[in-house]
Amino acid sequence: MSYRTNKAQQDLLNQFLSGHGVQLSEETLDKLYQFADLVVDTKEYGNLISAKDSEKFLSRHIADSLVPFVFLGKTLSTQDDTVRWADMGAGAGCPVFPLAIAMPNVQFYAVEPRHMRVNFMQMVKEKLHLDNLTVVGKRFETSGLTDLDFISCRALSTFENDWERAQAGLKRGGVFVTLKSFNNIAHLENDPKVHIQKYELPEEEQVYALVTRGNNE
Ligand SMILES: C[S@@+](CC[C@H](N)C(=O)[O-])C[C@H]1O[C@@H](n2cnc3c(N)ncnc32)[C@H](O)[C@@H]1O
Repeated sequence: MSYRTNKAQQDLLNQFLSGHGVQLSEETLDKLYQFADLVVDTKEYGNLISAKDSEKFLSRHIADSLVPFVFLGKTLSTQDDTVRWADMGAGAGCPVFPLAIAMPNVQFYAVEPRHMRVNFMQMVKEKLHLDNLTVVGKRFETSGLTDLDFISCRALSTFENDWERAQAGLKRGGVFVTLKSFNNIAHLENDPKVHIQKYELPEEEQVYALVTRGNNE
């Protein structure tokens, strides 16, 4: 069933957003539903998602992808089109496509070395007319991206490895943002350099964490 008509999944996503005080326009929601359909239904770029995850793509993957927007969006000047944000290991586009859809004034880079995934994301970018997103078909370390305001990643490596990889690309005062299962970052709870915001996703039992660390060097 298309996510454009899957009311149960739409309701779970919208309840999650409104529970955090966020309301998206119909146009933005429709683009998110179209993105979900493209990930779930497109077969010619290899296996982009498991069958189990494809049934709850809005309530799990789109909701999770929007967490940085939900928690940081208000502090971001979304009117300022000089803000640059790279996502390392973008895969099939989470979280960077939902973020680019929700924050059209921020310039996003989806960084991913695997060709099939790069081609898929390029196709989606064109189909959804996402002029604020550039697909970069490289490893982050060789992407040449520097002086970024934000660098994010989801399901890439450990916090420590992710931070090390990101730090070189951040400008001074830039922020590293990552989405983790809380269990995997519980050891960071007393680290003063790291900020942790716990959250839950609809119909999921785990506790998740948005982890941020500013670059002061
Ligand atoms: C498990 S997938 C996660 C994809 C997506 N972020 C998600 O949450 O669904 C990790 C991705 O990181 C990519 N990757 C691995 N090392 C990388 C690097 N050094 N720079 C950029 N991407 C990398 C892999 O090719 C893979 O597509």
